[in-house]
Amino acid sequence: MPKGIYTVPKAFNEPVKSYAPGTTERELTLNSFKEQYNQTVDVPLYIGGEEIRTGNTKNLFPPFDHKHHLGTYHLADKALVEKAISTALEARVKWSAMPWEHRASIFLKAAELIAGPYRAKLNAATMIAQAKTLHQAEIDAACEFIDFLRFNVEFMTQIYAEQPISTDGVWNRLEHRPLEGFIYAITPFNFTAIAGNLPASVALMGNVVVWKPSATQIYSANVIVEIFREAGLPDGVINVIYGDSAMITDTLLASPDFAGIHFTGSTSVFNSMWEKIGKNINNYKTYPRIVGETGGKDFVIAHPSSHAKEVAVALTRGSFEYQGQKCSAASRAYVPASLWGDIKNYMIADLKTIKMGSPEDPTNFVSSVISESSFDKLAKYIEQAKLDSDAEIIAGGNYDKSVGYFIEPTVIVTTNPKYETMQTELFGPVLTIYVYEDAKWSETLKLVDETSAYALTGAIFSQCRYAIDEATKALVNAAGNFYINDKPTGAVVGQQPFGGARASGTNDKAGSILNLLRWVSPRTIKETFVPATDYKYPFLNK
Ligand SMILES: NC(=O)c1ccc[n+]([C@@H]2O[C@H](COP(=O)([O-])OP(=O)(O)OC[C@H]3O[C@@H](n4cnc5c(N)ncnc54)[C@H](O)[C@@H]3O)[C@@H](O)[C@H]2O)c1
Ligand SMILES: N[C@@H](CCC=O)C(=O)O
Repeated sequence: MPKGIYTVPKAFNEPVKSYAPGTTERELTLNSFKEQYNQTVDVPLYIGGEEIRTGNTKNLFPPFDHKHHLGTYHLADKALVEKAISTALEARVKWSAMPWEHRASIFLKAAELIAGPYRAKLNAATMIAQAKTLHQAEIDAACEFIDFLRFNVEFMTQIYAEQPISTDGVWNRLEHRPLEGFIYAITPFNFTAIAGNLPASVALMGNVVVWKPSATQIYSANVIVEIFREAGLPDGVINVIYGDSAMITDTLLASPDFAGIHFTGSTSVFNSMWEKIGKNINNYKTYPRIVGETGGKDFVIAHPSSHAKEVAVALTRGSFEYQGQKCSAASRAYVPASLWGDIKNYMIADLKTIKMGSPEDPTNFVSSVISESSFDKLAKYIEQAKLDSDAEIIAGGNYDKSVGYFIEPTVIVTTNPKYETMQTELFGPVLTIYVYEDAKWSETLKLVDETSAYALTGAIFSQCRYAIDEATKALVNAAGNFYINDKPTGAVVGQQPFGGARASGTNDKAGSILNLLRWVSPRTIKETFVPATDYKYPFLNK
């Protein structure tokens, strides 16, 4: 039994290491890359304390070198998905009753393991599985993941501290219970931090989880599992399954004990799951929490007063870091005619210096996209742009999948502000730019707001305060993360809570108190110290 009202360690953002030549972190990570690259893994399902190898396997390979064999992973059938549910529910009995400080300790320990002994391994696994460069792996798999774990603990205690007032011989209390049932965490390929945070945040709040990572992130997900186990997470709290997404989802959503979904991924997949949940609604014991952070068509708009160099650098970094595969990546831009010449020249000059290749070579700024299907889709849009009279490719436009799924950072300029690639999420290194007449600034803001169904991130560049104010108001619903004079990527946990609305998700802001509130069900307890002994109101006796 707890014997204190504990204060947790103050959360702080994990400093980003430099990885400059000669640094220890660079040497450790590149050594770990080599070591892992030259071994093979055989990734099991984790259900309870069991590592299950079904023999029904698929191969793992790095997307930048798809002929290289990294090992295999095992696929669950329906019976194993059902076993994951029953195992989670069994674990729930003890886990939901575990004092919060022990749950906090487990995830704080996981944060320290990632910050220290597992940093190089997790970063290198992320470089291998998801084709991230050293810097991109560090800001994701190490720093953002550590931040999620540390800040979640602090936010949890803020939730628990939130209590109602008590008066007149009464003590009112609010108990933040875990949800009754299990939570389905379903995670995307592009951030190791998101993959780890989605199951961890709900488990921290006392819930049990069935987690299905993306097939293209399994290699680094397996290191996350290793870390959670090393941190002392009890068996059955987070059960990990791989296999046919539709079958797994249908099986989990059909369970009467399904209590919520913690999803990050594309809008279409989220919508299909929401429909299924709706159809099953009468079967559930409790109304499930539906939390999903989804796609984006993120914008940069430059005002004529902005500095061309700053806009150009924000576009290059915002659009092409991690091959444009951040949900926050700038993929449509609106630049004034008066600045276009300079912005174009700066961008083309910078793009000429960008090197593409294996993430093992630290001089490469970009690597491959995640998969053949993504490559083929992007190549199709690029080819279409080459044919369309209202589009022109001014940089990049080449691609090659003979070794890895490499697509050059590509810039399309269009004369049609509603051109297909101004509206549709491509999720790759393709930026489309529309050049507007300077006098049409206000009309262009309206275009930005109306062109896409999404509302995730957006940025305005301007030296004019009136223009900043006008854009902030005109685009109030166009982005859940709005940047002034900065690129639209790179949100930091605890600093810029992340998430968008419209078709970009439920905007529950991952890594914030708002998100954690979705994973508890409050119970109000009123205790009366001296109960009434007479049914009559006092005046009835007068
Ligand atoms: N808003 C955010 O915070 C955020 C963050 C990261 C990624 N994203 C979005 O995620 C997408 C890219 O990630 P992705 O390619 O991994 O997304 P995805 O939707 O293809 O996959 C996400 C998860 O859903 C699973 N899945 C795929 N098809 C399914 C189906 N039919 N039924 C059930 N599950 C299915 C995948 O296996 C994976 O685990 C982009 O749209 C991006 O914008 C959003
Ligand atoms: N939070 C990240 C994006 C996560 C989605 O892919 C950013 O702000 O760049």
